[in-house]
Amino acid sequence: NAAHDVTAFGKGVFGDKRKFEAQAYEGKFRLFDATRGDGVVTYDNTTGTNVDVLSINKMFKDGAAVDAHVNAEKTYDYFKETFGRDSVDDNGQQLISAVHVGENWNNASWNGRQMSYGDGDGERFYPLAGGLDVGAHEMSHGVVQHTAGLIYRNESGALNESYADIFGAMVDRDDWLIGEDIMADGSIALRSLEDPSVIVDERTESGYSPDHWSKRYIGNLDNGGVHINSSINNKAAYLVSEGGEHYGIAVSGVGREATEQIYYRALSFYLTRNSDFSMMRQAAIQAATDLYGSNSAEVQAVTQAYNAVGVY
Ligand SMILES: Cc1cccc(C(=O)O)c1OC(=O)C1CC1
Ligand SMILES: [Zn+2]
Repeated sequence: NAAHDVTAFGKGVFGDKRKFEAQAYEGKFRLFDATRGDGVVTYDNTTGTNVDVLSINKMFKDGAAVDAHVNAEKTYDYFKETFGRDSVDDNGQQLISAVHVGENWNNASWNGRQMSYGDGDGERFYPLAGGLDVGAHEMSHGVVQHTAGLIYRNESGALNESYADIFGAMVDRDDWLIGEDIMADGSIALRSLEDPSVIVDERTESGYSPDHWSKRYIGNLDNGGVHINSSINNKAAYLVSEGGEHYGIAVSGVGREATEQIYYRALSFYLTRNSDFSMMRQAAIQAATDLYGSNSAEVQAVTQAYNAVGVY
């Protein structure tokens, strides 16, 4: 008997009820959502199967798998509804997620083909699939790969990371924090777009996340600081959306809707593999000009935001 689509249920990592699309298949249920693109599929890396052997009557028991699946569905929907983009490649590419990767792995990743989530060690992270912004961050690496293809090193790599954080914050839309749901060590988040300097990234000797180009990390850690200097562009994007005063420069924000359109257009039309922060500034100004006109509040916000973080 062929598989058929069902709406299924389950509890996430933190016990919250989730609803999602799955399939009934040979008397069992599998995490395959055939309603989005060429499919959204989530599997348990320890068993290699997307069949939740414990699932009975469409109830799934694996919290990390449930959350990873829902994260992918929500992020697919975000790119489709906000930009008309059909998955990471704009051609319906299947969204594959693996959970329970590694042993208490304190990581999540996009490896060019799929998302992978560790369970965390319970000291630094809880299971990373539990964060919607985590899944959105990982899938956004796939979108970056299929658009500008920003090389994952130094400034282009920091932009790659920043785009993953910006879209992560736009999908998980109730704040400007990244990873706030999965921190086990008491910190408020892994990164903050609103005020990067409140989060210390232990990967750096600098001991803080820079919020101005003059404070950028220069060194070999973290592929030349891709998770560190991303905060400079993150702060700029936050200022474009929410506004504020930063190092004495005032920015009038234009809101999340205009901001996401400006950054998506800059990424998909203007940025390329080696783009640096200065080219990011120019690409965002050009995208805002295309969308809203050269004398628009949006162009003004972008210009002032990059002035405020010292990128010219
Ligand atoms: C936790 C982690 C470690 C190393 C790389 C990444 C990475 O995906 O760049 C990573 O995941 C994140 O940053 C997501 C947003 C929380
Ligand atoms: Zn990343």
